[in-house]
Amino acid sequence: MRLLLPTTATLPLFDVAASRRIEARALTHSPDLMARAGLAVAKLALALRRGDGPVWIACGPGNNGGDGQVAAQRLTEAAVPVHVGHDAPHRPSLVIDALLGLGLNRAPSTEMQLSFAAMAACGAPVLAVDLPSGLLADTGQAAGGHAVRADHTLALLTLKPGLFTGEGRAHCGRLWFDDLGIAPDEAPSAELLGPTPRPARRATSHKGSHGQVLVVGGAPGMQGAARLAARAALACGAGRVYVDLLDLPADELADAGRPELMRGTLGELPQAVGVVGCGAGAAIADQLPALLQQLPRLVLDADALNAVATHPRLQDLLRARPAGTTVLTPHPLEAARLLGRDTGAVQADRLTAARDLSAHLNGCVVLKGSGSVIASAGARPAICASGGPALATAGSGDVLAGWLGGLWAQQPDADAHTIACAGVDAHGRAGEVDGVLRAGDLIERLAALR
Ligand SMILES: NC(=O)C1=CN([C@@H]2O[C@H](COP(=O)(O)OP(=O)(O)OC[C@H]3O[C@@H](n4cnc5c(N)ncnc54)[C@H](O)[C@@H]3O)[C@@H](O)[C@H]2O)[C@@H](O)CC1
Repeated sequence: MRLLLPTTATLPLFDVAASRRIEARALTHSPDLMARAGLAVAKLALALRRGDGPVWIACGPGNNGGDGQVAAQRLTEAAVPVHVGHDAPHRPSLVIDALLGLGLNRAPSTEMQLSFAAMAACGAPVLAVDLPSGLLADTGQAAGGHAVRADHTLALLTLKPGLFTGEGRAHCGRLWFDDLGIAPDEAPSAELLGPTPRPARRATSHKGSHGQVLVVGGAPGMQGAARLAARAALACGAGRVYVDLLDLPADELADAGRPELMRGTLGELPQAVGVVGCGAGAAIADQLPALLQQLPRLVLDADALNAVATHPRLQDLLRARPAGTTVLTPHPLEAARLLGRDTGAVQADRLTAARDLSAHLNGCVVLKGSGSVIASAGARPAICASGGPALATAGSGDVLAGWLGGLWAQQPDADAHTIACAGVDAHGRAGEVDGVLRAGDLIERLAALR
């Protein structure tokens, strides 16, 4: 058993169907899985318990409840008082939520919701077995809007996507994992991103070795967005970073606070990585046809995505680009516009939405939000577990787009999916601070990552 986050390596994720298959095969040679699971729960409970009160174990009708029953036996053997039932005992030292796990198939009943409320109100830390009850393992959504908010979750046998995306992070608390001694024997459904080292810099390299980025955006009043993207690309290590602001007098500096940044245009920089759309407004629609047809690698963000959503011709041009050459970084509302769905439908199943959008537009899609999803045709989808609410701040998306451009400039042979996975995870890690992070400070934190 181990604490899972932050991850030190990329880890396999298995959806409900895959977890069931793995479990069924494992049971043929290891019939004592529930005994192992219950023991792991009891061990963690001993470590998490606060005070001498009883451990309240709420057990449901299935094997999740079975895990809870085994944990109750083990704790009793260890002379720990336990209370098994759906109502809270007096002053519990810990709650073990073993009501519903992988078998959740409908919204929790009113009776179950009362147990959820009692867990929240009793004052003891809550340890969820496998999944917080009510959380859908494949999507990270609370069934019917009701799920336990745990302080700790011990995932068993496999890691499920819903622990990490959608509402998962908000419901799981600190995540622990015990594989019960079983090595998964099939390909993962998705993967959880681990850290990727920054591109190496040869001792003999010069700025021409590290590529060019062209940031196109920054309509009047929104030039800060394009400048943040450009600063991020520069901090990432791109050799030369140019900005083409949509409405800036010819003699004005690209960015008075960053003299390293230069003005440039598509005509002058046909091999640059394009970072397009940050603060661009509707005017970017006129520039996009040439950018889509000419730049070999493109990161499309914000208003570029909105333009694509409203102009079918831009969608056709996007689809015509070679595979692996475009990253799209929509937040859920932008993804919803691109898919012609509402935001709720996107959030209800973020993995599927990202995959659908990737297939629809022939690009690598980074669906932003808690547990960003990265999806590309022919690649296993990835979920980013790094990051947190400090990133919910103006400009953090511009910084991500610029950072992706900076990474790609330095790794011209990498495909869009590889760049997106590396950049999204780094962005998340840099954003793991208490409170709020200003986008400018986020760039400094990214630059300091190894
Ligand atoms: N079978 C095994 O060997 C192992 C099972 N494990 C545990 O078993 C769990 C999966 O067990 P199950 O497949 O029995 O599934 P669950 O224990 O999650 O529950 C399934 C039962 O709950 C009912 N149910 C579903 N949604 C409900 C709702 N909203 N309100 C009320 N009842 C609802 C179902 O009708 C079914 O009776 C895992 O999450 C894990 O905790 C682990 O111990 C690993 C090993």
